[in-house]
Amino acid sequence: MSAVSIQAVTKIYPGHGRRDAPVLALDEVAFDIADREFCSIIGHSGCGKTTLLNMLAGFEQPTAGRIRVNGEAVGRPSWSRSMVFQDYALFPWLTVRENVSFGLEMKKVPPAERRAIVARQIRLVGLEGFEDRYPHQLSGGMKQRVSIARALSVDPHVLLMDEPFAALDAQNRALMQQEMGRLLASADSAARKTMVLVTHSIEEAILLSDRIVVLSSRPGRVKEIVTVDLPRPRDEDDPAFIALRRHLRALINEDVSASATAAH
Ligand SMILES: Nc1ncnc2c1ncn2[C@@H]1O[C@H](COP(=O)(O)OP(=O)(O)OP(=O)(O)O)[C@@H](O)[C@H]1O
Repeated sequence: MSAVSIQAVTKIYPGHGRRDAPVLALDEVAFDIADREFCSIIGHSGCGKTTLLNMLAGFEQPTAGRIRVNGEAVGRPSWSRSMVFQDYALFPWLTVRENVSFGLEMKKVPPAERRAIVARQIRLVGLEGFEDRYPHQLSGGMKQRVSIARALSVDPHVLLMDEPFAALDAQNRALMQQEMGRLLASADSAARKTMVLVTHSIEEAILLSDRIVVLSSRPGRVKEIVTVDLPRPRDEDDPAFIALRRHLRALINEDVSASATAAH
């Protein structure tokens, strides 16, 4: 059974009047994501990447079609589908430890088990020694690590990430991508989750993914699904990496030129 099954999903945002027509954001999108697979969704701006992720989380409902996670229809947001946001969404009044522990407290995990899970997640994201700091005392990269540790601590079936590194400066972004790549290459099963990443960065998608779903622009349809069969950690100078980047860039550029032609 696939961890995530997206079956003929269409999303129409209703309009609110003559000047605000309904938007067909996604049109019969269908693909599966295997257990523990890292799947990225890329495509031109406005192709419906965030809409799809929000439906996986249960923040939005499809207009037609079905989404199943671990065999169950996605209803309301749930612990089993954790989301990492671009702006971290940490509680500013809680320390690193308390932020990571928050979901476990809500789930009523006993204190001893909670402490062990929090310590493991903090170690996993390299934040040992920073447990008692507050978010405002951390860099952007560190905040995003807390956010990832918090999302993983509740042991979700699937980790959803919407442009998680986009707010970071180039250096921190590269560092986080490398660390995420290392996490994925590691044997620590606690880190191996089914992961879905929405990103604008083709390089980030190649660095991290097992498969990359390319959506066409407006309405979003599956244009191609590319398997990334490269050893980890990945090297951007590897000729196979470069060839894949060229292929993905061409797929996305095709769409940009098609929409530019349509607009004229
Ligand atoms: N709540 C909403 N109401 C109406 N239209 C919406 C809503 N949310 C998104 N849309 C429209 O749906 C389409 C897809 O938007 P979405 O944000 O999912 O795209 P995206 O690929 O994530 O874009 P970007 O890469 O720019 O973040 C766009 O045309 C957008 O304007």
